[in-house]
Amino acid sequence: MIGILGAGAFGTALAVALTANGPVTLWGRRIDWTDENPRLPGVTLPEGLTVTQDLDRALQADTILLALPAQVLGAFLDDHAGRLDGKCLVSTAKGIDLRHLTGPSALIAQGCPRATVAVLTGPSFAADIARGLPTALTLACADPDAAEALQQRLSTPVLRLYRTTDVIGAELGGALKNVIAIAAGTVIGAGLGDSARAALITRGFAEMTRLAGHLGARPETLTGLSGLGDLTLTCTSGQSRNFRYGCALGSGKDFDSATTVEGAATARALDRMAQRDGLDLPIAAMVARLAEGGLSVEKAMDRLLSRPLKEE
Ligand SMILES: NC(=O)C1=CN([C@@H]2O[C@H](COP(=O)(O)OP(=O)(O)OC[C@H]3O[C@@H](n4cnc5c(N)ncnc54)[C@H](O)[C@@H]3O)[C@@H](O)[C@H]2O)C=CC1
Ligand SMILES: O=C(CO)COP(=O)(O)O
Repeated sequence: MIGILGAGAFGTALAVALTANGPVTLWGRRIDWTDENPRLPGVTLPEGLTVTQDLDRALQADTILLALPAQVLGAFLDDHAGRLDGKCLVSTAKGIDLRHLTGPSALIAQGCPRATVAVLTGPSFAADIARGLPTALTLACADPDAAEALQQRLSTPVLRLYRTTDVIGAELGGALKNVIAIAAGTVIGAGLGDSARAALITRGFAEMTRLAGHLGARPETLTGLSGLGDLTLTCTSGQSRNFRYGCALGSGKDFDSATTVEGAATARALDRMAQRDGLDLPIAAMVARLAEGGLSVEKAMDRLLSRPLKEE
């Protein structure tokens, strides 16, 4: 059995897809729906999928997917790490924890030192996975044997997993692309055009690669599904919440604050990390200021455009 913790859009979508391989138990802290999760409208839950508020029931599984937002994961582990330790724990969170300035894998390893830690990430909208559309993801685990076993266990004919042992690189790609997607959305929302967005994505990718290299990631991981693949998807699709949030910032429109937008907190975490380590991350700094409301879009763009001309 597979247990999935977090009955939001992504946890539910993975539960629907993985039921094709065997029984799945999906845990949510508040399940106030029956046939259809409002975060994933139009998706019928298959037989073989158990949805529960009983955490013990989901923890009967030896493989647990943690489908919680990055800023929620730390507090969840504070409360439940003891019950998770020793299991195979796969995080799907795409963000950097603001409290510890680390990605989900380090948070889990710290709370659950005997667990096998893995990361599932890459270009994939929950709605696409739930509808059974073809999707390719990265499964990262430092233990190559565990990576291979998980790859087999979590792949389906339409959900193809590629494996890597570069956990840091894979999780950084997923976290950082959300920040760049907010910036790309801001550019589009402000009416600056597709050429400006392409420039932003390219310079954003350079920023991602610089930071990931500094933190020990392999360069080829950043050009894979979890990096460039997810960056491309998120910066170009109106399905992305990060991109839509950026569009709202750029156009001055309201945005529903209950929507999960991982890139906003992650930009602040990156800004702190840049100050700590003396790094130059201008796009993350700009997104952090924009999200805090401390900078107008005009000023943000002026700042980016007035940076010194240099070699690419
Ligand atoms: N939605 C998508 O298309 C994709 C999402 N992801 C990632 O998956 C992670 C989860 O995202 P979504 O499921 O989309 O978010 P969501 O906003 O749909 O769901 C988040 C869930 O977390 C639950 N939650 C919040 N605080 C909690 C707490 N303290 N304890 C227990 N549960 C709590 C909420 O009740 C909600 O069910 C994020 O890091 C996201 O970046 C990754 C790939 C695709
Ligand atoms: O990570 C995602 C696609 O790979 C989902 O992106 P959003 O969180 O921006 O909706």
